[in-house]
Amino acid sequence: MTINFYKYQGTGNDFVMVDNRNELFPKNDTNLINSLCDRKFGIGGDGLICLENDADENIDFKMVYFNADGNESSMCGNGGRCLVAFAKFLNIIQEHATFLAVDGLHEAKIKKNTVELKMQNVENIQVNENHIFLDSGSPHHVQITGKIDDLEVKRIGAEIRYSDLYGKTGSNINFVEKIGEDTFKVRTYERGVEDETLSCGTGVTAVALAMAAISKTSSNEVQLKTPGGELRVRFQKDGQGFKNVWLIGPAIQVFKGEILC
Ligand SMILES: N[C@H](CCC[C@H](N)C(=O)O)C(=O)O
Repeated sequence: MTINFYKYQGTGNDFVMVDNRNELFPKNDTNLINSLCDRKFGIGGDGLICLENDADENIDFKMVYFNADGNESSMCGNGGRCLVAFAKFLNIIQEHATFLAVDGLHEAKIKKNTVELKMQNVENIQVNENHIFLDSGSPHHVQITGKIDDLEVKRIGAEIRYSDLYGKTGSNINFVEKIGEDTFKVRTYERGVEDETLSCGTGVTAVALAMAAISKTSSNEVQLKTPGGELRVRFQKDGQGFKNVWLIGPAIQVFKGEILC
């Protein structure tokens, strides 16, 4: 079988994109998806995303997201932004999109070379002694650290992700260092990739909201500097939670190809 694909990256979080409107892609083949994401034996990627049609004519397309381990997973913010850019490339949309993902409907806007993605509202933020936990479309542990550049993210992240704290479901693990009034450095260990990724969209969204929740910033738009580049998150406080949450950053097509499998 030959699979045609496009490779996209959003601040270094990279994805194999498949136009699956014909629904021929074997989505249940976990081993195949894992091998397509393999950086030595396959295309390479932090995840694989299928673009599909939705029966509702008010929905431009549907997003089906798989982590690199081949399992379908929760929402991917950077992947959602890349999918919007892919949909524009395919002439499915122009500068505005409404699409359905695993966590519900999302609105997106394309502005020059950035994609602004509206994330779901976040109501429940658990502030603990040494960390904050919230779900910004995917589950995220947020922990403040010093000297973030020296951190062994993969080792320490895996310890927390597989600890009793998160049981079988696990969580993504984010480390954050404040470097300005509305600027933070973020490094993320991603569940389902089981490694540090160069950025994580739902991760920086969770970090931005967590920092606002514990008054580490008074701004309603924060800059997140990740190893893969800079992302912005805009939000509005809404009681104990947040609404009008937007994830903003680049989404780039890197190459296209076909792979025999
Ligand atoms: N690995 C995450 C999903 C992808 C999140 C990340 N790539 C993003 O940009 O939000 C999880 O299983 O919870």
